[in-house]
Amino acid sequence: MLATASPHLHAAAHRLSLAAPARSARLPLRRPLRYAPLRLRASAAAEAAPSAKEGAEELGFEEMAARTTRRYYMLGGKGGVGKTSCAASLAVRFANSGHPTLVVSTDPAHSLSDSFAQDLTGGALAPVEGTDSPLFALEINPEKSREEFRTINQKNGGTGVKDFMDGMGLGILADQLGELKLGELLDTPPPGLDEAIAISKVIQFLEAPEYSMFSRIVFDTAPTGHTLRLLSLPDFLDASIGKILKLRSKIASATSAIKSVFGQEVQQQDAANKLEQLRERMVKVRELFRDTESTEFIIVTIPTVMAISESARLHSSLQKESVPVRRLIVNQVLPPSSSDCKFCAIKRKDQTRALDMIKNDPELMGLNIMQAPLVDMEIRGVPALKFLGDIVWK
Ligand SMILES: Nc1ncnc2c1ncn2[C@@H]1O[C@H](COP(=O)(O)OP(=O)(O)OP(=O)(O)O)[C@@H](O)[C@H]1O
Repeated sequence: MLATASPHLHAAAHRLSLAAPARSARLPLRRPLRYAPLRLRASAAAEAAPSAKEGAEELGFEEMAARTTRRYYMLGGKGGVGKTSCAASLAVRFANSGHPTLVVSTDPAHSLSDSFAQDLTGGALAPVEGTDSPLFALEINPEKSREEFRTINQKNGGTGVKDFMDGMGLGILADQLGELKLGELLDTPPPGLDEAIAISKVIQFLEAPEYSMFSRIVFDTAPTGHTLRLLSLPDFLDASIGKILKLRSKIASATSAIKSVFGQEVQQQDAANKLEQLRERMVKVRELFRDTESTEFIIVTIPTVMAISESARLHSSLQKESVPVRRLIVNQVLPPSSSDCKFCAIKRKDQTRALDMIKNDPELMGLNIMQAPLVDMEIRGVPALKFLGDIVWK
């Protein structure tokens, strides 16, 4: 149906699907040719779907690529709106404009491998083939990342900090600890914790010398709910861990005799160190999210009332948390057509109404709005992501 609505894009999509990575695997020598037709397609689609707002130049891609110092871009929004496609296309765009780039998925349901049509799983840096400058991907394994938490928990007796304290005959203090809810946190991590630990893991990685080459880091984050919880989580953990560490030092002298009997001293110190380490990283996560110099959160949405309402709420929460947001991507906008079928005509009307809603929404109207067209194909592989990236990131 969309094929009739967008002959340019359909033709482009057809050629694009022919240029899928599977073919390049068979004919590696032909790989450079993949880029030539894509340039034509990108410009055809760019004509078909002009971007939204005046003044877009000052917040265009040039500004995003300008400085050589490291910058972080976090893409987030409602589930299924195209966060991964937009994040991956931005990463490809950066890598093709000379920035060694790292794209990280902190969404527990990873789709970077699907998006790049390459196996990037395994929780380690994986090179993405087909870009001019180096592009690496990292899918953080939430299970592995949570190991650290589990270890702390197990070292404290396997059933949580509170039980451990109970076991040490420190009932009153155990009650105080119960109030801190840290034991509960360790036993059943709340949603958003995986994301927090994943990002803190990335921060830990980024401090390592082998990561210093990356000048652009793009995060493909989990859907809105997780992101919002993530924002408040560092504060919560910082406070909770801070309190537990203070409490621990208070009881240290009182328990030294018991500890030496049960041989728990070393283990407890270990756990305390890990908690302290985690707390420090959480503080860094919080700082990173709020650093206007180096970080920007980009909201991705689609032109539907539900997605826009959620984007407005997300923007409001991000603002409350002082997270810098300047851009909104409206993905999957129907490209112009002179011959809409009935379905497309209704859909277009709906989308126009939704786009008007953005223009009049007090939360969203101040953002630089960028439109990405709905293409009649699945966006998979570097050539397809380059195609999308050249349209969106102008
Ligand atoms: N502009 C577009 N035109 C056509 N298809 C698109 C477009 N953007 C995204 N898609 C398709 O929509 C699907 C979902 O996209 P994507 O995985 O990027 O969304 P997501 O927001 O990351 O999803 P999740 O919340 O599940 O992580 C994919 O099949 C992708 O190819």
